[in-house]
Amino acid sequence: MTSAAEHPALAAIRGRLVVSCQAYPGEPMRDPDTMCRVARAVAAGGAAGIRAQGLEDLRRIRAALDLPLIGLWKDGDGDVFITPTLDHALAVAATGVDIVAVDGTRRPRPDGRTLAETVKAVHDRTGRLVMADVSTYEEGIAAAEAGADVVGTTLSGYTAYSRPGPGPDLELVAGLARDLPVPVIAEGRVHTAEQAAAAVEAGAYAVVVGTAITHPTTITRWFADRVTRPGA
Ligand SMILES: CC(=O)N[C@H](C=O)[C@@H](O)[C@H](O)[C@H](O)COP(=O)(O)O
Repeated sequence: MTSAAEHPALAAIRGRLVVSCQAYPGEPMRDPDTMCRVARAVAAGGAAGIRAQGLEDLRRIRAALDLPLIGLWKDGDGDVFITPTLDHALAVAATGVDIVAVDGTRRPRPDGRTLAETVKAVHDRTGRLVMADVSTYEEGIAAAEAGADVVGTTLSGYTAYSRPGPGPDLELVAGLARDLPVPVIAEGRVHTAEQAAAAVEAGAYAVVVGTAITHPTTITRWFADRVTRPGA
């Protein structure tokens, strides 16, 4: 593990739960004050860190909570939408987050920069850590080589070439945790406490859970689909 593992924001989430607090465009909870309240609510339940999206959400959450904050900015309708450019990353860093999450795949970025150039510029200009959201083992290896401080399995199942599955990609978590010199965060489709525990068992440095804790529309649909009788 590199020295980044000793960074206080990383040390504070080691072996613990980070909760992603996000609402999507057009949804009733897409509102910075609401997301800030959700973040405070999950903090009260024991979240060791928060992951959130959007500059105003990040500013509000930063002001309200002293927990490690992973920030991103989803923008654009291209393939690369998680903090897609360096300018996005710098804006996220300026909100006061501890860790800037960026697309960590090898797909072309809208500003033409490589991941390595992006990571270096964030480090040099802001001193923040960078989390690379990847979808495959090869991308995880490349992201660590590009200088990412943390690698997340966030995009597994969300690129055209990665394996979609109903649950978390624990095989990817285990492979990257075994081979990377940087912390690996299990993120994506962790829907139960058992799966979260299994991710830690697989070697995850920390586990990020979003939908299953903070997205009531999806959670409701899970229940409604099981309860509603055919033809009802
Ligand atoms: C693919 C993508 O855009 N993932 C996003 C990344 O920030 C979020 O929409 C997810 O909610 C987050 O990764 C947590 O995952 P889950 O909600 O499955 O626990």
